[in-house]
Amino acid sequence: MFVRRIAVVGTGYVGLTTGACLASLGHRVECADVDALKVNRLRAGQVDILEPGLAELVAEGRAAGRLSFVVGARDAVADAEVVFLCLPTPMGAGGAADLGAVEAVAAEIRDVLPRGAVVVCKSTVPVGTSTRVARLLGREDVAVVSNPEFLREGSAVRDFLHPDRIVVGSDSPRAAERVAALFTRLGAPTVLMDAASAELVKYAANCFLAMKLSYVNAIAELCELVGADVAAVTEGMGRDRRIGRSFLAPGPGWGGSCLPKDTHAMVRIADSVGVDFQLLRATIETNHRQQRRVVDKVRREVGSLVGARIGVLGLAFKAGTNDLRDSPALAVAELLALEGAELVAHDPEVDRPLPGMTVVDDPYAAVRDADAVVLLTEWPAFRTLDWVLVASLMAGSTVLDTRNHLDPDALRRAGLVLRGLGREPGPEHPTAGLAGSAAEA
Ligand SMILES: NC(=O)C1=CN([C@@H]2O[C@H](COP(=O)(O)OP(=O)(O)OC[C@H]3O[C@@H](n4cnc5c(N)ncnc54)[C@H](O)[C@@H]3O)[C@@H](O)[C@H]2O)C=CC1
Ligand SMILES: O=C(O)[C@H]1O[C@H](OP(=O)(O)OP(=O)(O)OC[C@H]2O[C@@H](n3ccc(=O)[nH]c3=O)[C@H](O)[C@@H]2O)[C@H](O)[C@@H](O)[C@@H]1O
Repeated sequence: MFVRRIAVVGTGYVGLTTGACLASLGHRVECADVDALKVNRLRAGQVDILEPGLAELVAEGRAAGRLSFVVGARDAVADAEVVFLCLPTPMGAGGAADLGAVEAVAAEIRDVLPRGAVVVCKSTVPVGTSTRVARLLGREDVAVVSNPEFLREGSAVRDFLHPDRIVVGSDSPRAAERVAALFTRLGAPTVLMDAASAELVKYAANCFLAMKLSYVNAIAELCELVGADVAAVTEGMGRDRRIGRSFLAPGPGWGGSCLPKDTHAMVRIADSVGVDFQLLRATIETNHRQQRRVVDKVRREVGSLVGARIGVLGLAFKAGTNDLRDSPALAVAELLALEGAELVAHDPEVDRPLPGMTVVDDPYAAVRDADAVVLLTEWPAFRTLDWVLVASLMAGSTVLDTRNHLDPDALRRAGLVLRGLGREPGPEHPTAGLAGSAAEA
């Protein structure tokens, strides 16, 4: 394997993981960030994001002299053969991806890139961005390659080192092969394609995942109405290999730093070529509806939300991360607070104050005097709470488990009423009649 000199610009979830993993594959990697505080912490070996194995890989890379950190992109790229752009592309005006950081860095590095360097866009960017970056660089000798990233937060290192596939797209096949060669040691299936296709793969994949989740959340609603159990339905569906078993767990809506912004950006990409992507717009609307459905369920349990005390278990957008960006838990909490509920929340990985709620560092403090408890993030620790103690602390007796995560027997034994998603009819949905008429038909 060729050892390459690599620069990684942006040391967030994707950049730091990319840098540390490429160093672990033997490359020499310099990571740059505009945030001097972050760089100084990384230089001191401090990794602030919750990613299993990442701090260890960073330490190994630094100790081996293969991984270093610098403030600003120019210094990092001056000596690089390959430059990875791992910059934020947040939701901008009207839902389109904001390419400000990508464009700023392209302008910043164009004069200092070594001859023949390859610039790799790992950020999630709309179709045409590689071409746009190439134009901004204005360097005939520098090729631009799209290499979208598919890692998940909470399992970033494992996903990076054991990917289902690596996608490399460029209109310069030689540059694409140079980038693909960096990952040879991973032994992963590698798909080479043109730049536009690679850019679209990323959005197509994330939007498909979002669609799958909205679909299953809609199925969960149907289950409640017809008296079916969503766990049985998804088990039966998921065993069909064409459907697959993953991404079939209903929840309080999907969120996180990417699915929401990427679905909106894809609607805008379609708009820009005159296509109304109705399926995707419905996917997004179904997600908002799911959040409202959770609020409706809580309201139904307590009568009125005005002045109701609600214990909130979980704030992160999923278990295994301390990332709160676009968390459905926060969206639901905000809707509850808007209706006048008094929220006391606990998340094992969140200890900072948040607007509209009191954040406490103990789950039992969150449920104390609660008229109802709502579980929004599927942290394993919530499964093993002392439910007898919870029941004795609560003012009411209902726990709404929006992840179908808790052990029904444990709650029943404690005298609590457990509500879930897609597994028992609500009082306003009498199903006996429906089952009867179906049987008679
Ligand atoms: N978070 C995730 O799980 C995944 C994210 N992506 C995509 O990767 C890209 C990066 O995402 P994250 O790593 O989550 O973002 P992040 O917000 O965690 O990190 C971005 C980093 O870039 C730095 N930065 C911003 N402007 C800069 C500049 N001008 N020069 C140098 N550094 C600068 C920021 O200080 C920050 O440290 C986005 O396009 C995202 O959609 C793709 C796959 C997974
Ligand atoms: O582009 C990105 O940033 C990444 O976005 C997602 O990864 P991530 O945001 O880490 O989160 P997921 O694990 O996909 O979960 C997204 C949301 O869906 C929810 N979800 C997931 C799975 C499921 O069965 N049910 C469910 O409600 C989660 O709770 C969470 O709110 C994709 O899974 C990654 O492949 C992609 O690289």
